Amino acid sequence: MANRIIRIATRKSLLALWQAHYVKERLESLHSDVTVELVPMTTKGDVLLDTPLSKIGGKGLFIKELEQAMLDGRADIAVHSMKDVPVEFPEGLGLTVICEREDPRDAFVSNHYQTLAELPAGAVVGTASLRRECQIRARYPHLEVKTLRGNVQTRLRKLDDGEYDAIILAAAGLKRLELDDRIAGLLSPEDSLPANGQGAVGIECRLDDAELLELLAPLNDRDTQLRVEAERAMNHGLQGGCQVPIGSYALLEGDQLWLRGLVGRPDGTKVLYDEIRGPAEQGRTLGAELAKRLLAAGADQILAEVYSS
Ligand SMILES: NCc1[nH]cc(CCC(=O)O)c1CC(=O)O
Repeated sequence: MANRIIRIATRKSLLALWQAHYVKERLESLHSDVTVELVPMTTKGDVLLDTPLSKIGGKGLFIKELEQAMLDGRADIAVHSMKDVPVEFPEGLGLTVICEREDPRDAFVSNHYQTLAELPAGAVVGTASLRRECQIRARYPHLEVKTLRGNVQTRLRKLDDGEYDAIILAAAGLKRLELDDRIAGLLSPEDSLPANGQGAVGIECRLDDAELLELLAPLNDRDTQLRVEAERAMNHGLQGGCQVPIGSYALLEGDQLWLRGLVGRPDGTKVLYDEIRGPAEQGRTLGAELAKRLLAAGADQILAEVYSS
């Protein structure tokens, strides 16, 4: 095919632009006849920066405009952090590629302390994620958790301004922006079970563009895809949006998949955890089964509490 142009709809945050450039470079180095252009856009989520995410309807806010651009033919693909992508897509669009995963862990960032355990009573920890908040409160009830929003740079600035003693960010975002030196320590999955898809980048496009699907296919990383599919299936089974603390994290052990899941109350007074192992190819079934078990163990009650308040 001759000189195909692929346009990437992207948000303008440094992290979103990094991810779009990453896909651009990979596509252009794989296909000498492809030129990739970036179409930077502002989304509702970027504008409503002061409202807690959990109050303004969550994840879709950051991608709706990008999806509209693809549906209108103003762009061909959108590159997303998998953990920010809703489970369902508008008619005609789909997520066909998941690239190799970066470090999926949460990172502890502080100018004065090395670990969460070291923080004194009353110390203020910043995070925008109910999942992180729940796990911190459950383990360290003497700490204060305060909402922290904004892109990665904004969050680091708020830490440096002294509003927080420490903040928790995804290691992947910091590494991609070459801010590794800000990471005081990494939280193990036992300390902070990651969000589904954390650290992985996915590509959404129009499903009727067969030529494009073929060009994108080599960017897919099979292992990451199996893991993230299982993690997303668990979230889907729980029907939880970002108003509920949910963690899900899968690892491959040979041809087996090990999926861990967590659901809790935001205040950390209840945390349910379970895990499941099975054939790696059956991630969706395993995710659905783990969700069912968590619901039966009391996650149904937690979801009911969150959605009735
Ligand atoms: N919700 C924000 C978000 N979405 C993706 C990342 C970066 C890491 C990733 O790709 O998972 C971040 C920042 C963070 O949580 O600290």
